[in-house]
Amino acid sequence: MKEKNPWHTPVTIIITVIGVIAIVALVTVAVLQNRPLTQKYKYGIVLDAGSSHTALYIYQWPAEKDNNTGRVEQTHSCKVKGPGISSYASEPWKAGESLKDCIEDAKRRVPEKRHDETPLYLGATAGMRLLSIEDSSASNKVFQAVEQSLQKSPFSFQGARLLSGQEEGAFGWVTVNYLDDRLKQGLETTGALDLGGASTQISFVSNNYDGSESPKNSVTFRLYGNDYNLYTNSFLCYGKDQALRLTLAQQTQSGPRSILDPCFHPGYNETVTYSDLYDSPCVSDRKPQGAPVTFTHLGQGNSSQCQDVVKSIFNFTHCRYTQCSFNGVFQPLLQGPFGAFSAYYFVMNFLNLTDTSIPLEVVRKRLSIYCETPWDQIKQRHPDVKLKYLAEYCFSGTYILTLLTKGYNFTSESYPNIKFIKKIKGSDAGWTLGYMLNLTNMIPAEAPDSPLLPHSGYVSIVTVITVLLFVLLIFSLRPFWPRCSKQPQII
Ligand SMILES: O=P(O)(O)OP(=O)(O)OP(=O)(O)OC[C@H]1O[C@@H](n2cnc3c(O)ncnc32)[C@H](O)[C@@H]1O
Ligand SMILES: [Ca+2]
Repeated sequence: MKEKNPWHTPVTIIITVIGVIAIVALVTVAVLQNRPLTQKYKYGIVLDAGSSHTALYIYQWPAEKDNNTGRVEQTHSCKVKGPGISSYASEPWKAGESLKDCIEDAKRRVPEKRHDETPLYLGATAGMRLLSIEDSSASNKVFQAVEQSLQKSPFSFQGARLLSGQEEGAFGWVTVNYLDDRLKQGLETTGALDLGGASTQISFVSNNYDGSESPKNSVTFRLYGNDYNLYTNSFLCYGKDQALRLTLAQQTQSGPRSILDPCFHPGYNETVTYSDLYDSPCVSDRKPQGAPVTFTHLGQGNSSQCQDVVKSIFNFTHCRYTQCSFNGVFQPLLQGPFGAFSAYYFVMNFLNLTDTSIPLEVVRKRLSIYCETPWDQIKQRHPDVKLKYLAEYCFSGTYILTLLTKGYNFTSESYPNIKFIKKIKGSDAGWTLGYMLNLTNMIPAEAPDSPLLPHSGYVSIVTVITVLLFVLLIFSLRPFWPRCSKQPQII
């Protein structure tokens, strides 16, 4: 006799089918509902109008989450052809024109449908600071010209402005620590050292600095629920181009027809016009009277004398605070690791000296061997390097070591705390990212509430529960399971 299979009752079949459909639906909904949306990005553009050149940076971040740290990244940069905007003081419209190629480039890089919602900022630094000191009407005209040009772009132009030295230093610090993911995690922060063409910035958090001594050097932030009391200072005229002017001014005070410069290679020989050298507010008040039109700039290649000349542009005589760096500027005790970027990196990278585990004495020795190398040999060795840069690496390297050790008081022990860097996780180190994060309110003061579970955790838990429910369902139908009855034996 054929035994009836209990699974084949209409009730069990219906329950099983409904159960399976429900489980499939549950898993599908859980997966689909929580699937990350296909990445859509928002964009922001910042133009860094530096003293030596202008650069455009494009940043992007996932459209659905604006304020999660570490999510904003640089996708592209464009170097504007020609000099910095402050060099167009006598023909301001050219400053506006000069930006057009990079704006065209940005139009191709940012998806067209995002153009009108993409903020575009221009921040100018020390070159324009100097021009505004020298000729404020010319600096206003340059700003007007760049504004007119940028207003014509399809992006949402938010204005062109002069950053204060304090902002420049503080935003550089924000960039470095944001990219290193140190802010959200409340980790010890990294100091920022920026060496530009016309100014240089130092910014760091020090336990023995609460901002009360020299308040003008203090910037306070509340970021992701943590309070930071940042020390920052910008030295106008101590970027590497203006510092070179300071040393040349030092050597030409008597109005000579030639100078033998220890910071340039033996055999180096260039004619310099006095009026060009002294055409900067950093040195203009020291122009020697009755000097000839030009002088011959000859190289000597003497490292220890070069150190002395460079040292002489720093003033260590007065300090009305508990401690100073130089020129009577307060500086608390150095603390923590430091990231040194811009010209710090360009120069030390060229000189193969970015490895700060090399003892400072060895670094000095290598630099002095380099400085003593004849100019002809240097040119032969580096046929592809821009001559202006090539001629100046000996001076620049000496200036960097002097600024760090004599100026900021780094020692042989603390020198290894410095890292010479260009980029962090693909984004350039510099003030621009910090500036944009601040203006778009992308770093919240308080720590954002994070979801209890990440997406993958959520999907895994739903899947596990579903499988358990399924097993439970199967077991609850146990009374209907086929019995293991013995087959009737056929004898
Ligand atoms: O911050 P400010 O002072 O406004 O100046 P900047 O923004 O124009 O200054 P940069 O950091 O772009 O450059 C600093 C200096 O380094 C120079 N520089 C740029 N690239 C270089 C390279 O590859 N080698 C040597 N020097 C370089 C440049 O001409 C400047 O004198
Ligand atoms: Ca700069």
